[in-house]
Amino acid sequence: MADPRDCVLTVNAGSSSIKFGLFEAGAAPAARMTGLVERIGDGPRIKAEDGDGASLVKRDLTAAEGADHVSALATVLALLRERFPAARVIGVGHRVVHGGVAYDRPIRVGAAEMAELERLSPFAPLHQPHNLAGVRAAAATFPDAPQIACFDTAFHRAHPFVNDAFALPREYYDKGVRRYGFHGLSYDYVAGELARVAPHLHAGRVVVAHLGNGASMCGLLGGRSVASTMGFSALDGLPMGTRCGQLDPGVLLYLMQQEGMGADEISDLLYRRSGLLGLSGLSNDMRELLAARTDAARQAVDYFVFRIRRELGALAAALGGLDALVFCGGIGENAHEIRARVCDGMGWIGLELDEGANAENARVISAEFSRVRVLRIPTNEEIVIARAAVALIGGEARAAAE
Ligand SMILES: Nc1ncnc2c1ncn2[C@@H]1O[C@H](COP(=O)(O)OP(=O)(O)O)[C@@H](O)[C@H]1O
Ligand SMILES: CC(=O)OP(=O)(O)O
Ligand SMILES: [Mg+2]
Repeated sequence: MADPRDCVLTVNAGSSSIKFGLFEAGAAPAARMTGLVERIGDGPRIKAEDGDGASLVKRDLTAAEGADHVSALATVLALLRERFPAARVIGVGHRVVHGGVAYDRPIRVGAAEMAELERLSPFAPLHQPHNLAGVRAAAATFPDAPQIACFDTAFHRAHPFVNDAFALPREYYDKGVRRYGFHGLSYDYVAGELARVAPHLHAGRVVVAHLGNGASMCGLLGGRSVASTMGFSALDGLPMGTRCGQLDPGVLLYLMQQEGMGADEISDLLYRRSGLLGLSGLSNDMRELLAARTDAARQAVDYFVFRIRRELGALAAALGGLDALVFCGGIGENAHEIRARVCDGMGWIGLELDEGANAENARVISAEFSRVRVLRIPTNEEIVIARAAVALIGGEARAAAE
């Protein structure tokens, strides 16, 4: 029987933010707190809610409290001690975007694993170093707790060769130049929810659209990833807040040869200045774009919707048909106008939206007579991390007792 004071902390560290969660480490981990430290190093702020969604804290931090990832985590620890004085952090679970070829499940991170994950940083330069900074900061803050890495890539590792390879000489595949796919923790959660609420759909052909600031789509057969719009990097596929999405590699050659751009400049262009922001010249925030009246903002949204529709057709073809479409992520969960536009005129694939249910953000938003079911399932990467951490710690404890 687990001690009710035992908790796991989840950490999802980005370049300037840390999303965190505190979960009871029981058989079905329950959230006691979820929150976010944002603008680390530049006007830091913290907000957190309890398990019922009631606000626990929402305030600006001092420069010292949010100077870097270590001080931000120390601030989280102070909040935790203040609000949950009896809680004992028995493990820290991390979202780590890249697990490479080898890691197809969560692992406990020791020195050897850390070195291996650092070796993968060049594959995900705008995510992996921050994720690992989170692991280091948590190890310094909670020296007695195991650090557990949960990978965005792991969910896709079993996908078939044709979705794993690029048509480059074989040596690059062997070096790890592959289509990894990301957002796996989110897809794992959605697949689990589908199995719970609609097992017949989980068993079938499903496309999940994770539409957040980062965005991708995944084709699932029987709950397993078969194909994803993201590939080698978190740049491919759909256009995102500031990332370009699918791009003809000839454009890269042009930028280098004709515009004289170097790798850092191109990286900045593709990761930070493109996507919705680049096309609109206004914002990476979908809310602002939907409210804006400029032609460029409209075109940015048109492009986003067009690419989702195109990928929906492509993924349905890869799956041999479609039984369900699921929307998640900040845009997928909240922007009914985007969902309506994605589904508009999709009768040819057997998909008809219920406009009223869609406008109300219902769970099932397809019309009764629609052959393809359309669902809105709010994602929860944190609970996937918490469950994995609890399972791994429990497994280690059982193995030690034997
Ligand atoms: N009510 C809403 N209507 C339209 N877009 C929304 C709404 N709420 C959030 N969004 C959009 O969701 C995106 C952020 O998604 P989110 O999944 O929170 O991002 P992250 O990848 O940073 O976790 C932003 O583009 C934001 O504008
Ligand atoms: C992998 C990825 O794109 O993550 P995020 O959506 O958090 O940027
Ligand atoms: Mg995200």
